[in-house]
Amino acid sequence: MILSLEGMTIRSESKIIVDQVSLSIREGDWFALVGASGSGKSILSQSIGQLLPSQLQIEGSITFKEQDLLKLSAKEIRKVRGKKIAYIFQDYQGSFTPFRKIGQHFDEYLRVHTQSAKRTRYEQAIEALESVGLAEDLYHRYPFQLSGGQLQRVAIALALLLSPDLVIADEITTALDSVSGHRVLEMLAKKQKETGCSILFITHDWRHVRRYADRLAIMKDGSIVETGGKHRILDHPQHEYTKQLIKTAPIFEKGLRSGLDRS
Ligand SMILES: Nc1ncnc2c1ncn2[C@@H]1O[C@H](COP(=O)(O)OP(=O)(O)OP(=O)(O)O)[C@@H](O)[C@H]1O
Repeated sequence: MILSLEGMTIRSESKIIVDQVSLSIREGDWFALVGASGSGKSILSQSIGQLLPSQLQIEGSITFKEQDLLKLSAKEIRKVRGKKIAYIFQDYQGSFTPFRKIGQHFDEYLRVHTQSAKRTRYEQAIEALESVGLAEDLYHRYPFQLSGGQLQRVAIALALLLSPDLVIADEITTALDSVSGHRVLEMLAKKQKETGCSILFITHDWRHVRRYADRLAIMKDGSIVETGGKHRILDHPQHEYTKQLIKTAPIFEKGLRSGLDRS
C-alpha cells in the first residue's frame, strides 16, 4: 500500500466531520472517493497533506510510504507535498498567481525542489507542457490568457512535474465544460500510465468512476459505507446508499454495466 488511513476522525468545535475512516490505496491505483456534497471528501483528502485549517482536530494515522504524515513538522510535510504528494484542485484559478506568467510558475517550482540549472528548468517546463498537449508559447502567457481547460492541464503538468507517488485530484473537472473535462482526465490517465503514480480521485461523476477508477469508496455523512473494486461495486453494490446513488446516476439508467462503454 502506498497510503493507509486508519481511524481518521476530524472534528470542528460543533461537529464530527469525518468519523473513524480507514482506507488504503495501492501503488498505481486510481482510487475514487465518491459521495454527496458535504460528506467530508475534501476535508479527508486535505488532511493527508496537512492542509486543514488549524481549528479542526484530527485523530488517527496517515501512513504514506511507511511514514506517519501526521507526525511530520510543517517543514517536513512541505517537502513531501509537491515532491511526493501533489494536489490538483477544482479551483484551478486559485492554483496560479495572476500576475506571473505560466513559465514562472514552472521555474519557481523547479528552483525550489531541484538543483536544475536555468536552461534545464526551461526545457523541463516545455517538456511538461507538451506532455499535456500544450504548446511552448503558453510558457510566456499569463494565466488569464488561457482557457479553463488549458489552465487545468497546466495544473496537471505542474503537479506531475516531479513525478509524485500520489496525486490527489479533488473534483478537477467540475469547473470545466464536458469536452475540456474529458480532455483533462484523459491527460491525467495518460500521465498516470507513464509515471505509475497512484491517484486519489474525488468526484461526484459516476461516468468518471466507471471509465477511470480501479477501486472506490463511498462516503456518507463522514463515514465510508462501502469500499471495493470498481466492477464489484458498480455491478453488485451491497450498501443501500450505494445502490441509491448508482440508481440515480443517469449513466446507469439503462442498466449499463461497469465495464461497457456507451456507444
Ligand atoms: N474549516 C471548517 N470548519 C468547520 N467545518 C468545516 C470546515 N470546512 C468544511 N467544513 C464542513 O465539513 C463538512 C465536509 O465538507 P467537505 O468539503 O469535506 O465535503 P465534500 O464531501 O468534499 O463536499 P463537496 O462534494 O461539496 O466538495 C461540511 O459540512 C462542511 O461544512
